[in-house]
Amino acid sequence: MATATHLCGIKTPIYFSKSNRHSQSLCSPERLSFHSVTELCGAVRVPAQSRGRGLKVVCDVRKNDVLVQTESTIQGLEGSTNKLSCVMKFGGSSVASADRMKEVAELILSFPEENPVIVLSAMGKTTNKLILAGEKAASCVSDASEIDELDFVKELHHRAVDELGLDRSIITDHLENLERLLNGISALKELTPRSRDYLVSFGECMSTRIFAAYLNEIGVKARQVCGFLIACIKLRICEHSCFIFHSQYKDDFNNADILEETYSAVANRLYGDWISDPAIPIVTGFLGKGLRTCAVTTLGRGGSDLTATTIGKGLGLREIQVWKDVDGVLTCDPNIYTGAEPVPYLTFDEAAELAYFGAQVLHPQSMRPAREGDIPVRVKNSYNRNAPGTLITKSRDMSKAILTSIVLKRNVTMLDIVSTRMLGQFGFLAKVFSTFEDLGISVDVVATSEVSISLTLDPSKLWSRELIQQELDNVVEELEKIAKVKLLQHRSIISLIGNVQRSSLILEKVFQVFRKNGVNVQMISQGASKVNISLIVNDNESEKCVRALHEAFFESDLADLVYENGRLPNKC
Ligand SMILES: Nc1ncnc2c1ncn2[C@@H]1O[C@H](COP(=O)(O)OP(=O)(O)O)[C@@H](O)[C@H]1O
Ligand SMILES: N[C@@H](CC(=O)OP(=O)(O)O)C(=O)O
Repeated sequence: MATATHLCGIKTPIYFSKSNRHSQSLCSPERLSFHSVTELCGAVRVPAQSRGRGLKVVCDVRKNDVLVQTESTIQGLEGSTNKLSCVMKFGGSSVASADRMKEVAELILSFPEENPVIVLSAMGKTTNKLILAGEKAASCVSDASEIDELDFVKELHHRAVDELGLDRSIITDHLENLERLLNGISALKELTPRSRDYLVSFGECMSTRIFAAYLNEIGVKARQVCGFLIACIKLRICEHSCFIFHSQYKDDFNNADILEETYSAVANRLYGDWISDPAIPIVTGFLGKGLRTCAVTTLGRGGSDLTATTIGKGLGLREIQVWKDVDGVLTCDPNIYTGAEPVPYLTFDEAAELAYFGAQVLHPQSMRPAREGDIPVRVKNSYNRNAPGTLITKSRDMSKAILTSIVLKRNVTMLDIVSTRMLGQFGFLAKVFSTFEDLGISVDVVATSEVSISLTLDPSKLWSRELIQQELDNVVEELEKIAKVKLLQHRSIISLIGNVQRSSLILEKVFQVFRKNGVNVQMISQGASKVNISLIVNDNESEKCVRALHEAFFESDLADLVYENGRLPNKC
């Protein structure tokens, strides 16, 4: 019998139906019999209701994995007018309480023409509390019942369930398993990245269950969907309602990436469920399944944005909406300057740069699927739904654009590396960068001269991993074999997101502002990105700089030039 392994190398889906009995070639789309496919792929599991219908098989060449779609699913994907239309992601602040959940339900229902996929984060600050609970369990308590954060999480979820008029039993198993897990961590006195991911997954599992139950309670048919498989089995959630967000090849816990095959898995599951039994899917954000370990992984803090854009691309939806607690992407972090204003339009490149360089409002990787699928992303405020928000698209008219937003990334480490000329310049740069590659540390901003290089190190590979002193010592020790190295800590990157074509105007203003405030720029990088100029200053000067820059660019005579005016149409 041939197994799925023999299907490796197939680039296109194979089609097969009950009537066509045998496969001829496996190199192009083929019509095969159901019998042939079960013969070909011993492991393939075909949903009972699909037997006798046309099926589409997608082979995952790396994993010996086979996905099956019914032909009606495919027709649903391609033709139905009643198909899933957009994805709406609601962050923790949008679903922080029962009242918030009621408002979100009302908001969703205010778009009766949409058939949305809903992605939810954990309620409020649940993820932070779970991480703290895990750290306490691993360090200082002998029993989970002593952990205040566990009480907080229980109380928050019980209160929400009670106030929504639901039965507490919908989360009883989860809370019991959570306590058991914390006791396990406490017994081992160890919180590994893997167990940390499993621990935080309880947040999204519970918020989605509660919200789906509430929608059903008010007569809106909804289905909770887990973004991972293994934890669903552990949590005894019906396997039928699960699909897989595969994480990176390496199973990077706390920091997973989306594998290509995720998109078809998402489409397969969500459309399959929708066609066989239409109900609003309520999907756990943030969670994935490790490819090698099959364990629960997370997509990095704020990863529900990435879940939403992945679903958007997987299903080829019309629009991706991310609902937050601010009126869109703002001209700077409102926690630094309360006068920050919404930015009406952004390109994917601008949004990606802004997110990567520290704007908490979007997950750093979240623009990738949207850009690849060319699906507009709208950032909206669930507390102020009439605000137009920010529309992020592939391109926009940049002719009048100067500066769009100012972003701050604090606590950055900078290295000044001067060659001791033991290596020629080619060898020198190569050696410097291979050192970082070997140590798994990514570099953010770079400036070079003939014999020296200044660069900043990303404090976390994405967001989660702090660069610890020992890692920094290793970097310096390695580089000192070929160079003199100066390690400068407590620096900040101020990123000016906008139209780099107008750099002379931008930089003229920036240096005026800095001179007036007595701030010296320690490093500058411009040109590599067409939408970002990065400046390095001391941490303790950085917030003052952002405020002064904001005033100069967005609140002075220049503001008329900077604002590309033209507001968004007030439509969701
Ligand atoms: N440039 C920015 N624009 C908008 N919000 C920002 C910006 N920089 C930082 N923020 C912060 O990001 C928060 C929204 O992101 P996040 O907390 O991840 O939302 P959610 O949890 O709702 O998905 C805002 O409350 C705001 O404090
Ligand atoms: N709950 C996760 C994932 C997430 O996306 O959250 P939010 O949408 O609230 O930023 C976190 O706190 O990181």
